[in-house]
Amino acid sequence: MTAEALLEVRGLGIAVADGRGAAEGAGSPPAAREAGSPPERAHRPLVRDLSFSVAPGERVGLIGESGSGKSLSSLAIQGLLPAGLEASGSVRLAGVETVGAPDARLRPLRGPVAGMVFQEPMTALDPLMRVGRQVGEPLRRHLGLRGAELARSVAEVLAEVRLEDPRLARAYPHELSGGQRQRVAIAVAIAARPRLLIADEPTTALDVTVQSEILDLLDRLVAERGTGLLFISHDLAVVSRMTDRVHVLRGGACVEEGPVDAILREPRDPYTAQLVAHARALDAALDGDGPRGPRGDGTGARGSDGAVGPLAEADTDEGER
Ligand SMILES: Nc1ncnc2c1ncn2[C@@H]1O[C@H](COP(=O)(O)OP(=O)(O)OP(=O)(O)O)[C@@H](O)[C@H]1O
Repeated sequence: MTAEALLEVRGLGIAVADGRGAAEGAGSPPAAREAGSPPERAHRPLVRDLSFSVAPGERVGLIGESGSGKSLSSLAIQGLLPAGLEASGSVRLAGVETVGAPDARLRPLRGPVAGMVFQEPMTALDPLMRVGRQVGEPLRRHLGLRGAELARSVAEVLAEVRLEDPRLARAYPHELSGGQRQRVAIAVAIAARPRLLIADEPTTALDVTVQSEILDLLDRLVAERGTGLLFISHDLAVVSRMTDRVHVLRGGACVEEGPVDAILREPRDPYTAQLVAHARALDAALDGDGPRGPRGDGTGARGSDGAVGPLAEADTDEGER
């Protein structure tokens, strides 16, 4: 796309590297792989010819059913594919080609250029490290902060994710609620002020009230900071609440893409039409009498005019435990 794209993905392919079993994945013991899938399955491409871009401050969604290649695509962008998988095509992150790049070239990008929030916060957090130290790590490594300045910045970042209680910085992840843990993971992801935030199903593991709070938080953070957002979900209503453009993935390929409003109004691909119909049915079931959802403001978090109301908006005053 344009020269100023923060993220430019062109013809991204992901496949199992030669000689490896697809179904077992990189973590399987060699014996399991040898006894595993037939060779034709081993060479099955997992993602094919995926192209999209994210401009600074833009919000782009990847949506698709389980196994459609969303997570692998988000990992490939940062050169984080599991061993045994190979990317092809081109991914330029802030102008740096990440496909085939050595880790030493990619490491400086993770934090200041791209921050990542995963579905399960424990994936990102170290269970043996206090919260404050984990949030401080990117500040120390990428921004060079130390001592009192570092402590102050940790408190500021925690406050940005609405974890103001100073005791939280001294807590270990297992002492927090699921929602608090996801807030910490978001704090770690945004600490080095990335220009792009990649959120992979960031609310799927949370109960519906906490989901809504986390979406509001992400929405506010990227709006305030002008951060680009790549938001990944199987849930069209959530993606439509958070993004401007969507790419619909199925079986590792993009079947449709466009502005979220247009896709909701007039899906062209039968699979997208199915997703939209499903989201509408759920929305109607959850929100029988209002046109847009229980918030009653018709906006979701962003004041968009999309046709499908957000599903996860059961706002309550209840805080997280
Ligand atoms: N390490 C691996 N080795 C081989 N195949 C893999 C590996 N990781 C994922 N796959 C396969 O690649 C495909 C895409 O997986 P991916 O995790 O990207 O899907 P997804 O759309 O993110 O699904 P979900 O919403 O369930 O997370 C799936 O068929 C999956 O089984």
